[in-house]
Amino acid sequence: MKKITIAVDGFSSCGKSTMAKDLAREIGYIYIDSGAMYRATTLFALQNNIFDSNNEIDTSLLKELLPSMIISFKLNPETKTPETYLNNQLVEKEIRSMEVSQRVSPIAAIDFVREEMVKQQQAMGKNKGIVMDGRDIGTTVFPNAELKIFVTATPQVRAQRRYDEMIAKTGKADFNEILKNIEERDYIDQNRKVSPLKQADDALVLDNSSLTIAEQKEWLLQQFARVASQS
Ligand SMILES: Nc1ncnc2c1ncn2[C@@H]1O[C@H](COP(=O)(O)OP(=O)(O)OP(=O)(O)O)[C@@H](O)[C@H]1O
Ligand SMILES: Nc1ccn([C@@H]2O[C@H](COP(=O)(O)O)[C@@H](O)[C@H]2O)c(=O)n1
Repeated sequence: MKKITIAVDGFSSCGKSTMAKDLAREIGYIYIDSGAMYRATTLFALQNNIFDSNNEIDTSLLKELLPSMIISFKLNPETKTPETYLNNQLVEKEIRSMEVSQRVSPIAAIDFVREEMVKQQQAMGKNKGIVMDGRDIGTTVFPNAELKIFVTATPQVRAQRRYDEMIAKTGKADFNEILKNIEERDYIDQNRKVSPLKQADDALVLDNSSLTIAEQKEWLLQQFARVASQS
């Protein structure tokens, strides 16, 4: 069967990477979490004092330093999932912190940052056989993807899922802080000038507010089987 390109876009914390990762593992495709690249860029900006005390971004300094930033993914042999490296350091945990989550969307709104990320993402997908999740994959990165999914769920459901995850991982989380962060990121992502988050005209919409992880996985596998058999 010919390999295809699969774009999974949607709102923050709605389960995009869970679905995309599960599908890629099942069908033997590469999985790329494009959000991890914007998160790693934000961590790089924090490490290089690019935010001032008011969280204003020194864009000239970021532009100057960007060529020294290398983001890569390596497969964890135990979990069989890709992990994010920033300049050869494993940063998977650091990029998921609240400190990064609260600063990532303004970084992702910068034109030269997006230009560089999109270039790298397109290179990763040039041979197809890839599932990539993010905000602009079906609209900008792979506008010709054979299968495009746009995932959504209510903000309360999304915040509850993230809250449950953080409680399970660290034993502490603040539901209201998580909900506020999700709503703020959605707003910035939908209203930025460059490649705003929006549904591609040819995307299939999935509201997974009341679906289980197993149900959404099954739905996505069915969509893949249908599209791949026609390609
Ligand atoms: N259908 C579902 N029902 C319950 N929990 C879910 C479902 N789908 C995903 N989750 C859980 O919700 C949380 C967020 O999922 P995930 O990280 O996949 O979202 P995302 O859209 O990729 O988020 P982000 O935008 O931050 O990258 C995770 O804890 C995941 O296990
Ligand atoms: N294609 C993308 C992916 C992500 N972003 C921005 O990064 C933030 C973090 O992404 P997560 O998927 O880990 O939530 C997200 O809020 C966006 O601001 C993007 O712009 N484009």
